[in-house]
Amino acid sequence: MIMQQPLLTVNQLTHLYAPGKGFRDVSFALYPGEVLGIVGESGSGKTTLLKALSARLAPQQGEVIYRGQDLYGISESDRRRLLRTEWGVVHQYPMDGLRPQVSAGGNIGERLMAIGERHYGQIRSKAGRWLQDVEIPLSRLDDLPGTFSGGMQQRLQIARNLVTHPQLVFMDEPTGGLDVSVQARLLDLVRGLVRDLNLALVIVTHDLGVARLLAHRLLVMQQGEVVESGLTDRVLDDPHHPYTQLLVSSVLS
Ligand SMILES: Nc1ncnc2c1ncn2[C@@H]1O[C@H](COP(=O)(O)OP(=O)(O)OP(=O)(O)O)[C@@H](O)[C@H]1O
Repeated sequence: MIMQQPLLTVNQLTHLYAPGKGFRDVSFALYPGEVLGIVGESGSGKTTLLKALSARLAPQQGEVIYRGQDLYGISESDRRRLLRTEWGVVHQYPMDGLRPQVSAGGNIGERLMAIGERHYGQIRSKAGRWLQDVEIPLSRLDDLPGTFSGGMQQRLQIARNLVTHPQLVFMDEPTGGLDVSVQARLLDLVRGLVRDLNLALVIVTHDLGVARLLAHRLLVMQQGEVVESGLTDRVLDDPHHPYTQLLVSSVLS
């Protein structure tokens, strides 16, 4: 049997703005195709941790190893290249991850150009296919993202990130600002893409329903510390830590 190597190995990672603000001593391994959910209430450090994992915030201590390389040991330009090519980052507010002055097709096509595609016709037709894959009509290919609804913008941001078939995607509350019915469709879409593209995904959410639907494993954070981790069903159905028990019971009540 061939043992798979982890895609990402995180060792004792710490970044604290002040005591209890940020995160400390986080360790885990993420394997190809695996979805890790980071849950916890507002202010528990989820977004700060996601930034450090995704090459956007140098940690004060510890290391993030991606395919054998120390993420913060490589050059800034190599980290930026990773973010444009092998990785994707989906922000909570879609316009944070889109270029407002560039058409929908251009937003998707730009990522293809970052991995070396040069043929305009092929880039345009691939962008069009992705637009339709995320349920945006092809007729909107030349429109600016600012003319889209919040749900469409989020789907466009996902298309922009996934068109290059990244190995690893980070999502921060991707359904946060959306209506419940729009959320459900978006979650279905993400679940399908994760499965079809065999994506490894780290997703931050305060919504345990989202975590249940998408994540194989969970980290539960409280005031910057991981207080519990394990398989999603085990953590949510049989929470061991009092804080997890409180989170789960507050959803049920
Ligand atoms: N740049 C910063 N400088 C100082 N403190 C910060 C900074 N960014 C975040 N914090 C603080 O660190 C703590 C953790 O913030 P973080 O955004 O990571 O939490 P979160 O779990 O993602 O919360 P939310 O769900 O509300 O986004 C908070 O107390 C926040 O006020």
